[in-house]
Amino acid sequence: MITIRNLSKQYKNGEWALQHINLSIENGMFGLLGPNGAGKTTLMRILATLLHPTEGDVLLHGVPLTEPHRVRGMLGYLPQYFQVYPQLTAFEFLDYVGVMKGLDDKRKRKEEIEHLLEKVNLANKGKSKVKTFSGGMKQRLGIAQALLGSPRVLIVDEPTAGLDPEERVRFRNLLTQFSIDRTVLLSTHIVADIETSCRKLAVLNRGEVALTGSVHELGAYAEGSVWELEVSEQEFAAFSPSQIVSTSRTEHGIVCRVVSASCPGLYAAAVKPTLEDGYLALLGGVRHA
Ligand SMILES: Nc1ncnc2c1ncn2[C@@H]1O[C@H](COP(=O)(O)OP(=O)(O)OP(=O)(O)O)[C@@H](O)[C@H]1O
Repeated sequence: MITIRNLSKQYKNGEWALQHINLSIENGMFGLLGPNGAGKTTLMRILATLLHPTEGDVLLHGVPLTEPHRVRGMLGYLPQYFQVYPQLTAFEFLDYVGVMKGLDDKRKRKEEIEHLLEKVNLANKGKSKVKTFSGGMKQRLGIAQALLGSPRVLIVDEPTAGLDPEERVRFRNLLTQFSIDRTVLLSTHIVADIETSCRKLAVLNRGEVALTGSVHELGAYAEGSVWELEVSEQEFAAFSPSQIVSTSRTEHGIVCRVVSASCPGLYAAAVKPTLEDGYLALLGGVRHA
């Protein structure tokens, strides 16, 4: 359980990256969704005790950030730009992280590393140098290092950016498995990452919580505001790009899916919103009257 109360962060250049964030994050997987620059990494770094908040406080299972050693003892963190020493093998790297985490019993550490390598589908890669790994394999190694020591809270910052679709699905499934008995906070700007794996989410925009609730509630935000219609190329050019969710070409023109508070054309048909529609409507300030 993570409790965030009235959290704000101002950087030295005067920029407020977070303003008055209040969130209660329970066990299971929680999605933190937001566009670039929304403040996700700033929030994650604060929770990981790498950055001090300007105002407000946070409790991880009742422990405040002002006790960083206790917080770190229950926390696993996969940063956005995860770096690994390329010359180390996967096992050597995890062994090094394990020592850093204070896992002093060599035999138990070896057992845990072997178990984790198996969990993240790298069991046959323990002796391979990390420099030979693909992006997806590195991310899976990253989640293994975060899970060393069995932390109760796992914080994962944009882990699927740059992965191909197959690896992305695989990585999501892994996180879902790991969220069964712990709190997993997943930050992403990819709506599909949240859709299948998280029951609860928050949308962060310009440093503020724009919405918190269930995946269903985010989709429902666009109820009555999503339309499909076929238009000519000239009519298409009149739409604001931020309104258009998707397009497909036909013999006569372009079929568009549009998020708009009012009906965008005579032949537009209202359609059921997806999670992505809800997200775009929320960020675009669109709401059906
Ligand atoms: N060290 C810093 N000094 C000043 N401003 C910063 C610093 N780090 C981030 N910011 C600003 O704070 C805001 C939030 O940035 P942050 O990286 O937390 O967002 P984000 O949601 O993680 O975005 P992205 O997905 O692009 O990583 C942005 O406007 C960014 O420019």
